[in-house]
Amino acid sequence: MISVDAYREQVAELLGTAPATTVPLADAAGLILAEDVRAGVSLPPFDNSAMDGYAIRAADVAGAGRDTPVALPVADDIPAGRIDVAPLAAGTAHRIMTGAPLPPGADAVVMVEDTDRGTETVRIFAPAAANAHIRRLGEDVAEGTVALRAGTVLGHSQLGLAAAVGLAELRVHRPLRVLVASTGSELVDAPEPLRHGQIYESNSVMLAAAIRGLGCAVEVIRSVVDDVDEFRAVIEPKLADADLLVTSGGVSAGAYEVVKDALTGQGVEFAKIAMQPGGPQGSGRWNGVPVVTLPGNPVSVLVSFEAFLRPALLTALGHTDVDRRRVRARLTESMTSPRGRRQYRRGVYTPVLGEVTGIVGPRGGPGSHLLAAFTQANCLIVLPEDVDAATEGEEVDVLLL
Ligand SMILES: Nc1nc2c(c(=O)[nH]1)N[C@H]1C(S)=C(S)[C@@H](COP(=O)(O)OP(=O)(O)OC[C@H]3O[C@@H](n4cnc5c(N)ncnc54)[C@H](O)[C@@H]3O)O[C@H]1N2
Ligand code: MOO
Repeated sequence: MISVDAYREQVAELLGTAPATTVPLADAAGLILAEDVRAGVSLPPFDNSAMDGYAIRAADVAGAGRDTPVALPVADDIPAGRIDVAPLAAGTAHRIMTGAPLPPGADAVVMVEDTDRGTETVRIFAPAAANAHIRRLGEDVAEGTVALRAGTVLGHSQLGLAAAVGLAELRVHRPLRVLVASTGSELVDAPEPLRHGQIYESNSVMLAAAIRGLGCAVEVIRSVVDDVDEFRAVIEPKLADADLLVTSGGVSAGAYEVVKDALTGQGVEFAKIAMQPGGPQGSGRWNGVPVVTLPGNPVSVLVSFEAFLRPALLTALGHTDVDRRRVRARLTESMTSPRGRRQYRRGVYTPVLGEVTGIVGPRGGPGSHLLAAFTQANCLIVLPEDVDAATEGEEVDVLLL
């Protein structure tokens, strides 16, 4: 048996890191920056007003008050966007709007609320501290410095900053194209009616949603029957356009293990991983394309996704933080675990106010067919390989989903 940690490493190495590509900002949301971004301009790019008001010299309004207004001639009017700003002469004011360039010679802005709003002459009712309501060149970002680091997840604020420093495109890790295929002759796609012995296909729906959720493009092939020739005929032609093939089902010890039968000797190795659920696994390359074959039980699929696929895909997409948040929590009921395997049980974690730990209890049993319980869980309880029981009140590791 291969350890969970060794297999996780193996799958991550198989996927590697996606190459860089250039995309317009509009297509970059959720992708990962492949290179540092240096600011081509400072932010703000020039000294400007933070308020609608009047650009003045602070010394000219030093004695201003409600009952002792200072009157200044309004020598110019500066809306935002004006590019030909004349200097401010001593003893004058320029009417100025928020975001408009500060005239040379001005060292403060008086808010319009502290004036009589005059357009020929303005009466100012309050003094101004030097630098009042002025946003200085470069106080947010200095030209030539790194505005965004490689590895940054491009959310809306990061894309806003890229736009603000004048970029139209970014170098990102190329989103991966993942081919998801589910196998099993018992599988039926809704709304076909079920006959006894058949079940509705659900793994490809889960995998597609989970993988898309990481920022990959997914193509799904649903319900491939348990026939090696059919499996090859349906999937092989699609490999050329995929960075990864993920299958479910057909990998354990029975007589009709279509994935195992089709891919053994083709570059894919099948092994048992020391975990429960998700024990039977396969991975390797088929026609040079990375392949990860998951067992068919739905909860095994979800746990395998958490244990191997999610971290490997996130790494491949360029993320540096690929782990779920791990916390310690006290068990609300006793649990058993198969010795020699790491058990991942679905659980409900509740933080306890004022404590670094919280409490956690299992939701549903260990069976890998119990999908409904997974939907009610918010965490996985991890019982390590050297443990066969954990008692109520004991602290355990919890992965928050
Ligand atoms: N003799 C042994 N039998 C089994 C072993 C073993 O070690 N020795 N391992 C068990 C474990 S653990 C698992 S997990 C499963 C894995 O089997 P397969 O990967 O071959 O999966 P299937 O047999 O095709 O399916 C298992 C189960 O899941 C259902 N299934 C499959 N695909 C889907 C789908 N797309 N949507 C919904 N449900 C699906 C399928 O009907 C089966 O009930 O093997 C154990 N057996
Ligand atoms: O290892 Mo299997 O994935 O328990 O049902």
